[in-house]
Amino acid sequence: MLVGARESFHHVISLGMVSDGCWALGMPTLSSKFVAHNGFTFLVNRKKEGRFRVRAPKTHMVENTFPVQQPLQRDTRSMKTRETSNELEGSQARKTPHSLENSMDNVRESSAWVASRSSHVVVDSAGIEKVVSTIDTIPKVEWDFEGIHYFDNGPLTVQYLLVLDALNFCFWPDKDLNYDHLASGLKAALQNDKSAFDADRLQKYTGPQLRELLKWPRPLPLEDERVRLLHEVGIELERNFEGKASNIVESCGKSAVNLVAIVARHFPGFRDHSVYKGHQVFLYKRAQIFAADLWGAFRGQGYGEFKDVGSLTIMADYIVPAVLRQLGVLKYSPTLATTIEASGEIGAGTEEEVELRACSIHAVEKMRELISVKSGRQVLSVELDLWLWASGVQSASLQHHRTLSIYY
Ligand SMILES: Nc1nc2c(c(CN[C@H]3C=C[C@H](O)[C@@H]3O)cn2[C@@H]2O[C@H](COP(=O)(O)O)[C@@H](O)[C@H]2O)c(=O)[nH]1
Repeated sequence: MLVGARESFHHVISLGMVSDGCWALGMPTLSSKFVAHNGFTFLVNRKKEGRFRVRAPKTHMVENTFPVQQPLQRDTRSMKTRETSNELEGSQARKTPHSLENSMDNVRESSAWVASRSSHVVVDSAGIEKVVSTIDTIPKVEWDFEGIHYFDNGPLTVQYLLVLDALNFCFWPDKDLNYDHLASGLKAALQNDKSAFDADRLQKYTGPQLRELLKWPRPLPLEDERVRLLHEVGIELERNFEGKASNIVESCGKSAVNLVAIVARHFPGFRDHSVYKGHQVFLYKRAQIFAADLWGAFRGQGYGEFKDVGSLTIMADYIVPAVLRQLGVLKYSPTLATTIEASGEIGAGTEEEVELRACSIHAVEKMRELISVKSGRQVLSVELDLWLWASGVQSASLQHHRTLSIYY
């Protein structure tokens, strides 16, 4: 049973009872407990007189939002209890390359771990063989093939992409809404008013104002969450990055791996983790897509130059698993297939949901390996991702899984 809470995955502020030999920091006490109040989850530890407000999206199980990494790093800073996610402030935070863990190794390893134990979703090696042998060359899809993104080759584009990817999740509950509305709506808003995404403005948007910005006539899906995440971006940009998303990128040393880790460290809303069979699984869809979008938009130059872009995995959303299934790369259990085909909802953090996402990541890593073995060509997962995603959104018959989630 897991009852841990972490404000930052580098800084454990409190941790509860953990099984399977997971290391616990500060003794888990029987007096620690989660209390739901007002849509937030509080970890209350009477013995330490700590009362930590934990931001938990209303739509997520606590375990899904505050997983525990195994093994936890002992870090003296983690002994401090803080309400906020960051230890370092201002330029100190930016200049510090930190001992950032390899966020992408975590994604690959934990996805493989899930795939080796999954029961609802299976990665089919024969299906991978077939796809790799039938597709001569993976079609190269142009980033912004839709022509919907803002681009001015400068820092404002970085600001735009961070805001875009902070909101890049869960469009399906409104059958008329999709990603294109978000990308083009934010683009038009920025063209109209260059200060629309200034850090102080981001902290103040309300739901109706966000709708108005996007010219969307009714409440957005998970609108409160979207507003909360916008505020979080504005607050943290102002506090640690002089209000500029471009400073985040400048602090990552041209490493996409570092960028993902920095974004996840500073912005809790990007911390896309889950717990599966007692094991922490890292997916980082929106943090990774921020890096991939920079790389695509700036064509690997300037703010988009990452020496390790090959470390990124695919972005585990709700389109790519469905495409992989159509291709015969993923197989679903009859129960899962029936739920998806009946448009039934799948809970965030359930085994089914984690398997869908982690098996997709693992399957594409396997495809990539096989392409390399068969043809000697090194294909990037971000390229495979864009190809799969673009073909998915153009397929009218695609049935995807439905999970209310802020992560994708
Ligand atoms: N794996 C992956 N997932 C992606 C994207 C993108 C857009 N990437 C842009 C970057 C350059 C291109 O030109 C694209 O425009 C959105 N999504 C996800 O899709 C879902 C929305 O679907 P629908 O409801 O049908 O609009 C939702 O989960 C959203 O988060 C991607 O690239 N890869």
